[in-house]
Amino acid sequence: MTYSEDGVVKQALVRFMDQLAVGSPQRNAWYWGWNLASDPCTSIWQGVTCSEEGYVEAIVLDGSSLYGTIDFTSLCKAMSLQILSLNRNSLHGFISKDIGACKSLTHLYLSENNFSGDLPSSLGGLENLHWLHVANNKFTGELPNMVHVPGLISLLAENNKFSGEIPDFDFSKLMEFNVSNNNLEGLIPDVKGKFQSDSFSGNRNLCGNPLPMACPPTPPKKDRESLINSLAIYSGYALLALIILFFFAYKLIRKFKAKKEPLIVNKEVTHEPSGVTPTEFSFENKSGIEMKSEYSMTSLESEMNTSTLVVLSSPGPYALRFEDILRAPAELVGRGMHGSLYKVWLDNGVFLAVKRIRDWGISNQDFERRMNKISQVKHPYVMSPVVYYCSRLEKLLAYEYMENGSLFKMLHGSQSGQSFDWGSRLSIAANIADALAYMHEELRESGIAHGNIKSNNILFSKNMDPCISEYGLMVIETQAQSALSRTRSKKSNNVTTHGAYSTFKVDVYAFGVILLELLTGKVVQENSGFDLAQWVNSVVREEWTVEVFDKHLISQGASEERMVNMLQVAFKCINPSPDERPSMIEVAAMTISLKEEDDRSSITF
Ligand SMILES: Nc1ncnc2c1ncn2[C@@H]1O[C@H](COP(=O)(O)OP(=O)(O)OP(=O)(O)O)[C@@H](O)[C@H]1O
Repeated sequence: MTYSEDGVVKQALVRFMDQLAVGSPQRNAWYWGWNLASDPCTSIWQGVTCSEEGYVEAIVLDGSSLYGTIDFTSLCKAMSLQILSLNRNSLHGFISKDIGACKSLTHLYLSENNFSGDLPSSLGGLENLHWLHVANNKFTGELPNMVHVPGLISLLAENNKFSGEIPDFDFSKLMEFNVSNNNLEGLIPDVKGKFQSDSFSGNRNLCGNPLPMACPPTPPKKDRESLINSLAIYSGYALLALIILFFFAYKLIRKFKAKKEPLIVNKEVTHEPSGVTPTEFSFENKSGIEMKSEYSMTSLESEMNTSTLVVLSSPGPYALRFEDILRAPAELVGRGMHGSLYKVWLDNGVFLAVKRIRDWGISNQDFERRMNKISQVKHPYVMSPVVYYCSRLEKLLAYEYMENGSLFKMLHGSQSGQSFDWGSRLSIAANIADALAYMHEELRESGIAHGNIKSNNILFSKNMDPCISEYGLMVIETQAQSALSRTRSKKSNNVTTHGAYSTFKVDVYAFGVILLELLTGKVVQENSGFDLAQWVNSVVREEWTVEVFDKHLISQGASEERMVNMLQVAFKCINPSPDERPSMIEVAAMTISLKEEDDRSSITF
């Protein structure tokens, strides 16, 4: 990652953190790792998350015993900041109008603090804001007018001292709304039947639906007043008629003037299949590069309901609820061939990886059957789904989010496998082979193989143990297509034999390709036409040379003999004929024995 925030932003952020920490037990930014000598994205600035491009995207310091104030002038210098979460602290002071400069903000969480004063009207100019949580503070004045914030889906402002009438929010979009226990008054606007009385209770002078208290009838107007009003109304009509007349005249003149003008389309609106509200925003960063982010799974909830979300196990010591996923901020991590992957951030700090699968031609019953079966088979190196959801239109699956990235990144990322020695590669191969063999045996009867084994689907846990992700996410037809697109080998007849048997053999082939990646350090490029298996085959056939091996392994002095032994296992796996390939149990036995041999030899020397 290259860091691209400049020194001015860094200084501003340190200033912001100093203000936040004033009066706190941990008094200054330095304590939190925020200092000018380090970097917010590559060093550990507590609570800071950056985009891949190196811009500060989120600051999350919930429940951190902070007693100071928020310096929005400094904070908003970080132009890419999308999430500010400071819930459950003891922060005080006003929210300055300078917050209006934090244009990228999508989440503003300030609940359970001691903030006071009015919310500035500049909040209403934060066009990207989705979540505004200011509950349990001492805010006064009117609620902000958010008519120009089209994506607002959650406003929590309960337990404050807000007064005046409730402004006209777009209740058709809001999914969470609570202004209870304030000093609000007047008629509750039409909430489209979406919110109950508990969202409004505790305001003595509020009336109308959904509260049981009806509003008093409007008193009859005095004659004079009504005359003035009628005059105003009629002159209004006259003015309107004039405007319409001018408008048509203008249109007519333009029509004659401009004979033919090209149609310029500058905004493309796409419609996702499942009533997806377009929560995807793109914006330009300082260098003019378009950045995309999708925060929240709101696109899915219109169809979701508690009964269709199945929680298989909870990530952490608490019970996962549907609402947790629904409300959680989410970021689009990538779009694979078979769907999109979102990083979803739960309230308790747990991150989930939620996979949204497109075009999976299996019935809901089959999907549920598969997921339940897979989740019953546990192996320490295979990731179990924690939750799944399926409807007619889409299927979702959540796993624990693995911060340490994938084997693909490890081998081909910025470090390019430099620090990835032979011992670690062999150990990964042995562990993955063992895990895959175990899963094959346990799920053989159900006919569920992995179907899409590749280095992107081998992820590293906190302890850097390799874990297989997305087990069983593809059914036979798609598995066959995947193998075809991956190998592009015309000789490989993986896909001609259908049925569970060939599916398991597709995994063996794919595991062989992973062995080749570990040995060569070369990328398997799905769309480039480069076939790693074919390339290795041809080099070895012609010269039987060390040319195929990763130069990092050679320079680290890895034994050529052992690398060749592993290459032979790989060749067995990628045999063009599925029948000739060993079973995963056999592959695991071979790989583990190579590993044990290697361990023994390193003890001897
Ligand atoms: N649980 C997870 N934790 C962290 N990163 C993950 C997790 N699951 C997948 N990823 C990473 O997210 C990225 C996108 O994953 P995704 O599964 O959508 O695409 P893919 O594996 O490239 O393609 P496919 O659609 O064929 O599975 C990949 O780089 C993958 O390594």
